[in-house]
Amino acid sequence: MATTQTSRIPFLGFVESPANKCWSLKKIRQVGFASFVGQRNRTQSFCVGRSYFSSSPRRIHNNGSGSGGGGGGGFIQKNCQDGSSSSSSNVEDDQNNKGLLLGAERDASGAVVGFSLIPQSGEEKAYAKVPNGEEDATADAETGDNIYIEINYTAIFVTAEAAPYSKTGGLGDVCGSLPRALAARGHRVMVVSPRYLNGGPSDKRFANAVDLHCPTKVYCFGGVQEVSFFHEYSDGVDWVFVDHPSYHRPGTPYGDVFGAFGDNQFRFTLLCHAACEAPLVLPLGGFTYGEKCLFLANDWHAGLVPVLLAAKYRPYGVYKDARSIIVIHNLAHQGVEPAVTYKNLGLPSDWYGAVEWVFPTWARTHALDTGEAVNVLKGAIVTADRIITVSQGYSREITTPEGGYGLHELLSSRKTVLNGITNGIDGNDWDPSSDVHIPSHYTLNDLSGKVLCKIALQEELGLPVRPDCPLIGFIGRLDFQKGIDILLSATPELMQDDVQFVMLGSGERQYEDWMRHMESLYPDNFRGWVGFSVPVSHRITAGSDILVMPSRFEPCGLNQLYAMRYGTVPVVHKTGGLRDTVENFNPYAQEGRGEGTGWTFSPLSRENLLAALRIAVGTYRDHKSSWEGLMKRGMERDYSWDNAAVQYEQVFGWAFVDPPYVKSNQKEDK
Ligand SMILES: Nc1ncnc2c1ncn2[C@@H]1O[C@H](COP(=O)(O)OP(=O)(O)O[C@H]2O[C@H](CO)[C@@H](O)[C@H](O)[C@H]2O)[C@@H](O)[C@H]1O
Repeated sequence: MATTQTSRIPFLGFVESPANKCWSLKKIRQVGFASFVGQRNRTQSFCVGRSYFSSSPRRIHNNGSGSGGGGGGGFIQKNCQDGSSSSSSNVEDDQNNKGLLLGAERDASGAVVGFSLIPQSGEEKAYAKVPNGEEDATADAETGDNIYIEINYTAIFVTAEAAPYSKTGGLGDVCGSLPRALAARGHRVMVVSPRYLNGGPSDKRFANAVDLHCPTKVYCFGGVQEVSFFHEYSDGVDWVFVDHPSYHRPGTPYGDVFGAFGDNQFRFTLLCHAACEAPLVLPLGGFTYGEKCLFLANDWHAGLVPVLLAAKYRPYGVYKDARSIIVIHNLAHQGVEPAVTYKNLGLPSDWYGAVEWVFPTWARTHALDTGEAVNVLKGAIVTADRIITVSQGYSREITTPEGGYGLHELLSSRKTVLNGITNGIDGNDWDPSSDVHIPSHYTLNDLSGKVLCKIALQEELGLPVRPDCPLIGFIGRLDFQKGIDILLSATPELMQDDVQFVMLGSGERQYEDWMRHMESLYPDNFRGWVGFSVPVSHRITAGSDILVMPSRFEPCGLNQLYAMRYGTVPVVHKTGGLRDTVENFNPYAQEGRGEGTGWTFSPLSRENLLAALRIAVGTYRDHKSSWEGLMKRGMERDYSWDNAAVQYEQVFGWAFVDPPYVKSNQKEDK
């Protein structure tokens, strides 16, 4: 709903009075960052990307819903001369603009120090003053209500995958959902990722993305490379797809049946260069995102972005006010290539040190191996303004030799800018009361549909239909990280019990073959679904009683969150995000009513996994009310993205408080 138009005026803040849920405008005086630092504790966020201290009016337009606003926001749309927007727009309502005038505010010397919106008639009460930098500004002088200052960011996600356009795992989920959650909170958000075409049905996911006819040249790999950009605006987000022939081939985003693509360094270097250009050259909604933005580089594929900002743009005055955050979803993959490939990255020659990496002697492959390499993720950790990992537990683990994959010392040295924020889950996609992929729906108050999902799953997979038999599920990549070797060693013994075990996964060939072998050995108890299928993953999540996750390490883990939402009880190795999100069952707590949402075990071993699963199975069989309590407590947990988005906003604010990364010799030069 369009309600209020504002002009493009810096230093305006929009303030919500939560008590009466009535939006009102309050004046924020012109201040430097320092004043806002003082407000950190009492504001939802306090920094902006696109125009410092200009507040996007989108929140106001939508009366808090944040659902509108095409790439560029309402006021941008209105000022667009060429009307070239492909975004939906907030149509301005002139009627609602009449009440506001702009008033300059001057200090004793007469210098303008701020602006305020002045009501034209009789509404002074709605525009109470917010004195800057004073702690008591949290309370409205008139009503005593708390004041929240809404300041919006211009955020650019750079990622190798974003659901629903591309997804091979959790990275796709997060980069599909978090941008939407931030856009819904009023931020201007762009996601830049490749336009993968593999000749299969998944190509149609890009069908609505239109060519922006903005061919752009970037320099890397010894020459000029040309990319083009496709764009779709949906759910408040500008989805920008980088197009290049190297993204058009059969397979997944990273490889095919023969393994990882040999030119991945090229493909993702290109992505990073293109992503750095996108905010400068793409007129989304009529206006570019501009230089004062915040880049969120996800994992190593996007890790060159902070390095490029620091090495290629900032020294020349571009992106001087931008900030970057490296979001680590998985430290095990760092984009390491031989040192001679440095020249491919399109970085100035004197920046080698940023990505320089020397393997320890024990990790070298032969006597003449000097261990020299380039490490893109390391470069990102060095040059990014902030670092986020996807859970607090993991943010601690990566600073230890056990969890740091060789980067623990570097990460420890950057602890002051390192934060862990637990992922959320998409409550629309993953909701047992409305999930389009499952045969019956159910809720916290009526669980009857869950057993129907279980029966349907047993039928679908050709297992004996036995609603009373405990059904254990596993969903995930079949690799070392997921503890698949431990699962493999425990399965024959688990099959001696009266349980059913269903696995969905793809990955290493040996594990896929093993799943087929297990199926032939235990036809009544085991089913392995080799491949990647989102609908099947939903049906296993809904139809299982227990979800097992013996991950060796798990930065956050999404499947345990989905499982809890679906009343499926997780049994997990106590590590990283699994430790943070699954609360161990205690039947004696709460005067015998119990507490906890699943079982955690540690250390990771076949014996401990089996013991935890047996306790879970025993509880399922013999303690029905305890089981129902476990299911319900899991379903009640709030892992919505909105929670996580608020924490991201906080870190965005901190990113802008500090000056951006500048290489030390440049500091000295000045
Ligand atoms: N065969 C299959 N068919 C269908 N769907 C499948 C599938 N295999 C996996 N999935 C889906 O892919 C996602 C996997 O997410 P995870 O968070 O568990 O792991 P992943 O290791 O990919 O992500 C990394 O990034 C995420 C996001 O930050 C972190 O949570 C995680 O710890 C980190 O390892 C889930 O949505 C799951 O349902």
